[in-house]
Amino acid sequence: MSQTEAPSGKFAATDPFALVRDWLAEATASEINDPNAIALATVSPEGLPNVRMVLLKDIEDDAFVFYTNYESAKAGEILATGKAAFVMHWKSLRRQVRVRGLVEKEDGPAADAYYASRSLASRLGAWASKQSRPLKSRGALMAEVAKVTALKGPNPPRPPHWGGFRIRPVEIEFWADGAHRLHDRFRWTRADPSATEWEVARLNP
Ligand SMILES: Cc1cc2nc3c(=O)[nH]c(=O)nc-3n(C[C@H](O)[C@H](O)[C@H](O)COP(=O)(O)O)c2cc1C
Ligand code: PXP
Repeated sequence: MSQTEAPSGKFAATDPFALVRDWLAEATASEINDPNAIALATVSPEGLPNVRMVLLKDIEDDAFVFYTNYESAKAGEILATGKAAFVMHWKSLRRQVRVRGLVEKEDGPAADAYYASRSLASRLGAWASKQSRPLKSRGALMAEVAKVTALKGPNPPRPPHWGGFRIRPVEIEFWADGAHRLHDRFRWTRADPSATEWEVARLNP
């Protein structure tokens, strides 16, 4: 049981995923681009953190999904540790959402459907790019694109090295800017990603 007051106003919710969806919808109306951009943090097996932007493509009832190359640096770190965190920051709203959790692959029908929804050029690009590995030249990449275009045709299947990751959170924090740096913060936590009960606490700014 939390020792702090319950969230109200823009923080009011019974379900943190619904609240992320609501805040993202507001940001979609006010951000200049990529309101679904997240800074995704991973950690190497030696404990060295790493962070980069990706696009959040789905907010499910109980998880967050993004898509990438399974042979990339981020994928290597996720597959080694099973963990990730991300932050979304919307300058137009002066708000952020922070998420920490356990990660699993989404390489089934949802990944196939998402891949199929992308432009043909992006689908072929996913075949051509050996993401995160050294590239001899831009020309070599374009030659690879031409090669896979000829090879895969107009309806390429999803590459086995490309798909989704599903982040199943144990912690979601909502933050909104306050006057004089006296921000509002509410942190939702649960014991593990299969727990349905969340504890919510107001935090000091
Ligand atoms: C706004 C933005 C969105 C991006 N979205 C993705 C994405 O959804 N998936 C992806 O693989 N890379 C995305 N990238 C590229 C990544 O930031 C990164 O360069 C790439 O995934 C390689 O990261 P890694 O070497 O740490 O694996 C995005 C970059 C930016 C700036
Ligand atoms: C390399 C890469 N893969 C995937 C994505 C996800 O976005 P989309 O599926 O819309 O191309 C991005 C977005 O920048 C990207 O840069």
